[in-house]
Amino acid sequence: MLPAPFYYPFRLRLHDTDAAGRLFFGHLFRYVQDALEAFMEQIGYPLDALLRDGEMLLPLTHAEADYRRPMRHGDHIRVQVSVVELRRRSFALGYRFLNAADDELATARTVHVLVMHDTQLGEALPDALRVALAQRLI
Ligand SMILES: CC(C)(COP(=O)(O)OP(=O)(O)OC[C@H]1O[C@@H](n2cnc3c(N)ncnc32)[C@H](O)[C@@H]1OP(=O)(O)O)[C@@H](O)C(=O)NCCC(=O)NCCSC(=O)c1cc(O)c2ccccc2c1O
Repeated sequence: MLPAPFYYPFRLRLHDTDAAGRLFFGHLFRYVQDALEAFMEQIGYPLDALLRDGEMLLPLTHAEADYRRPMRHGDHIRVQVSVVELRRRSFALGYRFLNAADDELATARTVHVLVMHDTQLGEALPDALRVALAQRLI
């Protein structure tokens, strides 16, 4: 059975809004990173441990976003995170920013490549990580 969709809930902070009272476009990626960290922890790969252990890194090679409805200070938002592409050395995550009525406010996509810390060279994703990601592939 497939796991339930993963959601990262947050409340929009004042310091992430612009002069018009909307989420400033660049700050969407703060929440993307927060959702990514929560997602990786959920699938058994907490980024703090990855970085501390220092064996493999998952740098972003691509990030994009679409802004469909404004988000404002105090809004309760949920970010649905899923794996949208799984390749030999890389994977892509998709993010859907939803309000309480399930309206899609924004979407984002990030691509991550596995790089070994020592050599700074890319390698195939380890089997265990691939399996964990595959369970969240849509
Ligand atoms: C990461 C690189 C060293 C990779 O360069 P390399 O030449 O080894 O790899 P390729 O270019 O051949 O690509 C490998 C693989 O990835 C796919 N790919 C690459 N770029 C893209 C792209 N833009 N879009 C889509 N796909 C891409 C490519 O098709 C290949 O696919 P496979 O089929 O083989 O799987 C090098 O690119 C590099 O150093 N780039 C700079 C990275 C960087 O500085 N990023 C910004 C900051 S990193 C960051 O923010 C960050 C966030 C985190 O959440 C982390 C979490 C944990 C650890 C580190 C994190 C982190 O640093």
